[in-house]
Amino acid sequence: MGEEFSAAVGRGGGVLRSLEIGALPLEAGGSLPSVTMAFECWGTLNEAGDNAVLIQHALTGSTHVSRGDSEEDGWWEGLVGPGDVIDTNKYFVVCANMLGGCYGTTGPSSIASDGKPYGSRFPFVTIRDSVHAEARLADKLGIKLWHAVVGGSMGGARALEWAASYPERVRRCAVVAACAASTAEQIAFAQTQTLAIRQDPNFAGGDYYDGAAPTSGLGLARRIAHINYRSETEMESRFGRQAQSGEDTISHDRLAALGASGSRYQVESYLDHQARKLVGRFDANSYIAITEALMSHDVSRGRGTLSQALAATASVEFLVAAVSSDRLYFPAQSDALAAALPGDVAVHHIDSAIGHDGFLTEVAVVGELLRESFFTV
Ligand SMILES: CC(=O)SCCNC(=O)CCNC(=O)[C@H](O)C(C)(C)COP(=O)(O)OP(=O)(O)OC[C@H]1O[C@@H](n2cnc3c(N)ncnc32)[C@H](O)[C@@H]1OP(=O)(O)O
Ligand SMILES: N[C@@H](CCO)C(=O)O
Repeated sequence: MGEEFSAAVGRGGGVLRSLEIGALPLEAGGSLPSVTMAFECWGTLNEAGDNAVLIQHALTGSTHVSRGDSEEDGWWEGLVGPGDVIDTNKYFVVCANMLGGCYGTTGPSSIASDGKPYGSRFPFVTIRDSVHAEARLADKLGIKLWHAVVGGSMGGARALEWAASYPERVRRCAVVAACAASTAEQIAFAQTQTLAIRQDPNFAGGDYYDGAAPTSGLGLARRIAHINYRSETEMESRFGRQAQSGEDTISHDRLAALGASGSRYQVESYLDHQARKLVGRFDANSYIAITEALMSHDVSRGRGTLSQALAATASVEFLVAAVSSDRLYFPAQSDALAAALPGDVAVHHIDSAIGHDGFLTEVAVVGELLRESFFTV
């Protein structure tokens, strides 16, 4: 454990902490002069500094994987804790907020050296930049070798990038519902979201912190994203053509025939709810920064072919898993990743009708896969 941080060990975790990692050179050029990394941790680091597990959050996720000593459930509640799959009696678990985020790590809403938020001045950052920042955080914490780096969706991209950038520091790597490089379709869906925000009149080129935030753009971005996070089958069986209860005075079919409006379909109400929730907890500039980082995800960039890029990970044990109904990160993309990895890597299927979000909703299945592969007693 790095001296600077020894006071924080041995607690139940679930509490936001931060460390300064100094200036960070960026892949696209330039640098961030001073970076704060926000994180949560659970359990205690051993003397050798090799019992640590890094959990990487998805696009709008936070550091709060597990409740720990806090009151609030985490997004993978039940996976991390004393006696759980990732047993905090044994492992020191860390989850860091992505570079560019809005949950404590330096991002566009952070205050720059002139005392004002970065806003439009926040530079373009990549998945690889975030991983380098996380490596600095690991140095500060005294972590020499991760027992495992685990992530889903954008967290899976960050986990894979860790294995490729620092293979000597990653013993095991789980890449769930993610692929080797963002595809044309993923980039296309992402562009519609960033444009929705940029075209909000309140966006003000990104310098909106003194005025109204671009909430309608962010809400629209979330609606577009959320459709991709769920499957057609799930939406149809859950909502069908039902009108939102209490809002319909006349059947929707008749309203449609009349070209009338005034009440919402259930699925509209559902998307409105998801949009409102995100708007209440996320910064629009961070949404753009992280989305664009994910658009840039390509583990082979500057490293030759995909197989050549992944050859460096020969010493890393991989777990690759896909959600059966995922229409954003298709299972075939996990197959392609596994095929390019050194050795014989099988793809595990998380059987779920939900779609991409299955990696968040099927916690028990994800936990079982992790237990079998990386956390057998
Ligand atoms: C690590 C990370 O990736 S992010 C951290 C956690 N992720 C998030 O918070 C992202 C946003 N949420 C999600 O992605 C998903 O909701 C998940 C994956 C977390 C959970 O999925 P599910 O359990 O299937 O929840 P679901 O999509 O059904 O949403 C339920 C919500 O919709 C609401 N809802 C359902 N039907 C309707 C409707 N017709 N009208 C309005 N609201 C509705 C529910 O009341 C519930 O609201 P609440 O979340 O405020 O309690
Ligand atoms: N629901 C997840 C999906 C992205 O993988 C999120 O908001 O981050």
